[in-house]
Amino acid sequence: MGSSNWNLGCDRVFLIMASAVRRLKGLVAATFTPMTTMSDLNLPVIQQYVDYLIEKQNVRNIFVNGTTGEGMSLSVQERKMLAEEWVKHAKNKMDSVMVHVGCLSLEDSKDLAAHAASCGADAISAVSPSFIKPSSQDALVMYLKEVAAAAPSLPFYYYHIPSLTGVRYQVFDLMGKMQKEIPSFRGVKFSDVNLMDFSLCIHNYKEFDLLYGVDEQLLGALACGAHGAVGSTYNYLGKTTYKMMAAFEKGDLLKAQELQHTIQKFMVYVFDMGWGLPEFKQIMSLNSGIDMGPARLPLLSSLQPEHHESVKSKLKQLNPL
Ligand SMILES: CC(=O)N[C@H](C=O)[C@@H](O)[C@H](O)[C@H](O)CO
Ligand SMILES: CC(=O)C(=O)O
Repeated sequence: MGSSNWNLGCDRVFLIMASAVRRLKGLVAATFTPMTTMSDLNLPVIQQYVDYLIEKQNVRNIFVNGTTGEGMSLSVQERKMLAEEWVKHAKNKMDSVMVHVGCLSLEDSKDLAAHAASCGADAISAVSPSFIKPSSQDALVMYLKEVAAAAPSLPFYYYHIPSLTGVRYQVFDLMGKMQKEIPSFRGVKFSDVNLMDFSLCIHNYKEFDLLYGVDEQLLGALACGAHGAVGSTYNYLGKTTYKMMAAFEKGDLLKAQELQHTIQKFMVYVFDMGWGLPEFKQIMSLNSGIDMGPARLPLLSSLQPEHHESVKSKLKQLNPL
């Protein structure tokens, strides 16, 4: 007993020291998973994808196998291959690679967490299971604790996305429990519109990274003190979003608002068309010139060739490459 307590203490000291020098800041692109026309993984384009994010979007952090990456639609084996490939190409080029390891099965999540550590990822993150949902907040934290313990040397981020998981516990109510129970707990990827909950987390848990995940209202989160942001649109609107963040930091609120509204206009166009993830994936192909392929079933895209030019020209206005 004594020795396991000592080990926990040791991990905690190590992590606190590590976090003192390294804090996740700025934009994190939630990567798409490149696929062939047959929906198999297309690993060879990942190197080009990493270079594109750095050179064209100025984005130096990635979140792999998340929602945008269709992580839940991939097999455990595919997720491992992707994690390895992203880490291999991002090492020494990017600041950090966070691998999402959330699954419906705790065993699969632990397996993926241990794998992420062994292949050199910088951090892991997990959503709550969403089909059979946690019985209580404590049960969720117990679950996350086991996932995090499978990769004790990696910072762990809880991924809060109630619109998809249906697990709606306020993060503020979970923070203290995660801090107490999970030695490697480092922060939250917060993909919800509830800015009061977000703000309460920031102000009461200052040592943790609170990364915002609703791209179209990031400015509101910046005003609450967001430390960074993780999202799908930073794949193609990274530069524009950085401009908005710079304006905000300089105190030029009018310019920041204008840039946020410009991004919102694009999102309104996309949402009015009824578009979502499969179309975002095509939008990424159109913008980057790197073929992302189709999304995997059960997703199907409704973006037709006649939309291509209009999407391209809207993006060009927003984020000239
Ligand atoms: C539901 C979903 O995929 N949310 C993403 C992050 O968590 C966001 O990055 C959105 O894709 C983005 O805000 C566009 O709505
Ligand atoms: C958008 C996001 O953060 C994700 O794809 O998981």
